[in-house]
Amino acid sequence: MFRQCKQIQTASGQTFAPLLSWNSNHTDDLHRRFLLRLSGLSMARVLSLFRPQPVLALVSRYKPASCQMSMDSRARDVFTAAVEAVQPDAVVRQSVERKDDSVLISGRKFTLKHNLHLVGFGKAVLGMAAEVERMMGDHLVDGVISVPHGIQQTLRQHGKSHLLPKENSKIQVMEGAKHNLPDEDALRAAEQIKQLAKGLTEKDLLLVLISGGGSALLPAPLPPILLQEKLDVTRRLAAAGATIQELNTVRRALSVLKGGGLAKYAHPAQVVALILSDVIGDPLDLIASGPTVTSEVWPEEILSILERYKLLSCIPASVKDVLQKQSRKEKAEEWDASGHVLNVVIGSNSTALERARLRARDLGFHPVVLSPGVCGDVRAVSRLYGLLTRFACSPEEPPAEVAAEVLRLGPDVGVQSWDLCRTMQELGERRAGGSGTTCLLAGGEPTVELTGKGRGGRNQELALRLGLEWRGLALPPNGPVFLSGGTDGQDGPTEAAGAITDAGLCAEAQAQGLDIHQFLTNNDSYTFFSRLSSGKRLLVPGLTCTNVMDVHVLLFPSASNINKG
Ligand SMILES: Nc1ncnc2c1ncn2[C@@H]1O[C@H](COP(=O)(O)OP(=O)(O)OP(=O)(O)O)[C@@H](O)[C@H]1O
Ligand SMILES: O=C(O)[C@H](O)CO
Repeated sequence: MFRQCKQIQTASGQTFAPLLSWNSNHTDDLHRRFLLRLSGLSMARVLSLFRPQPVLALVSRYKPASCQMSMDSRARDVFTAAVEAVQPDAVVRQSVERKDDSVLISGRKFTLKHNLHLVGFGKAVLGMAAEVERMMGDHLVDGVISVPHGIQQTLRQHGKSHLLPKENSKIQVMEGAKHNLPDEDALRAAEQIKQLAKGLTEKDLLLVLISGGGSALLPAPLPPILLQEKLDVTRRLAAAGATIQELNTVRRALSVLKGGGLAKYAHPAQVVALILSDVIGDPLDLIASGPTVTSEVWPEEILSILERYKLLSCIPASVKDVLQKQSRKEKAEEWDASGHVLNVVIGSNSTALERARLRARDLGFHPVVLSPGVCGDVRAVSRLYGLLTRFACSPEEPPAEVAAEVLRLGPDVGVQSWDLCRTMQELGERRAGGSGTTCLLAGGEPTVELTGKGRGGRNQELALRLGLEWRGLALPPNGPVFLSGGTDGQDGPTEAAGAITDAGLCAEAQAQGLDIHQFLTNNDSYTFFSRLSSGKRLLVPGLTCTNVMDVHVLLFPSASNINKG
């Protein structure tokens, strides 16, 4: 706990300057592990404070300076830790181990003999690729990656050049898919990737780097479908509200490289895919539409998805043609991928939540992780968080109907009853026991029903809606606080990643003449938070170069404060 503290505070409120060092190897003696410079105290006093006391007594007597940070800053700090855990270079380092002339990945050893090739597609693969090249040295023969338009310049501008491949890199970086939509540039990159895979032999090892946004960056429509036709189908589906599962099921069926196509081209080479997941539940066949995961196409399933969104009548003849051929089982013969392909998820929303949990604990909170799979409409999610707040912050135990409503909401927000019961119980016990501050963590990707033309994103809208939920509750003045942020640093088409809210939001908005309901009706949450108190509640970390969906941080004040009213 002490390691991250910039200051410590005595029980009487005195604050001391930073800890100078921590050497975790010296576990035998507390006095040797903490070298303190305590302003205003003599060394004799320092020693008298530390020598006679067991560790636990010290920890309870000296509150970390984090307790002095505002709830708002601590929520931001927890979010930053979550994002750091899934930085592209970090996730590669944690999952790939280079040992002399071999590489260990997920317990399997692959021999390196200047036989390593690399391809990648997605918003985070630039940093992943740069790290792979650093680790593998000349064993890397060549590489092609397909990354978002403008990303290299943006990284330079944001001082993140360490995520760029070195000069004279063997990796060819191809930018495309402007506005996250497949285009001719991405098509060319997909063709290069296909050619690289096609030229491999059984002696080769192909590393495939995959992250969110990969579907748009690897378009290769099955002939005779044209890129524009495929784009139209996926665009219409997305606009009609299709889920990522439905969208990518359709994309897989219409693509040469998706649904295991890439792995098939690379056969007989050994394929190892390193995947940074941006889909709830980390389904390998759906992340970036699963180019290394063989999946069967059921034309009936595709047609039923198109029918569900009333798109059957407007699909192009080429798409019908491809689906018909597949139903006549004319697609290329099946092949056995087992043994040739290893798919490894190297980072996900759970990775981010785990780091957030540790950081929250270091900041003095008792962390409770609800789920990494929160989804559904932001209205339902804000209602859920509003109800859970009652378990943590009401002076009295909430009535049974509150728990019943939480459980009813479960299926709408993708959270299991078990997780909801566990969370309600833990929050309730801490409140009843007068325990310290609590940090409830969750992740996932809720959705927003767009009815207006304003600027906003699901995270900002969620924060705004929870602010409204809290308005009617009798909450203690020093909390709770809620942060919702997209780990990619961008919430919808806005400069912010998300926003922070507390129980004072509505009063503050009213005092500044901002009508929350009007902003919500117009899906204008970004404009709202930008205008409110000069944007102080916005979360603007800038480009993060990663993406594992969203992180929600809900901080509850100490239960002893609540009980005292
Ligand atoms: N004005 C708005 N208010 C609220 N939500 C919006 C608004 N405009 C767009 N959105 C939502 O933002 C989402 C798209 O945002 P974003 O670009 O952050 O997507 P994403 O799912 O994180 O994409 P990716 O995973 O590819 O990075 C859509 O779900 C859309 O409904
Ligand atoms: O690229 C995609 O398909 C989405 O980001 C989900 O992985």
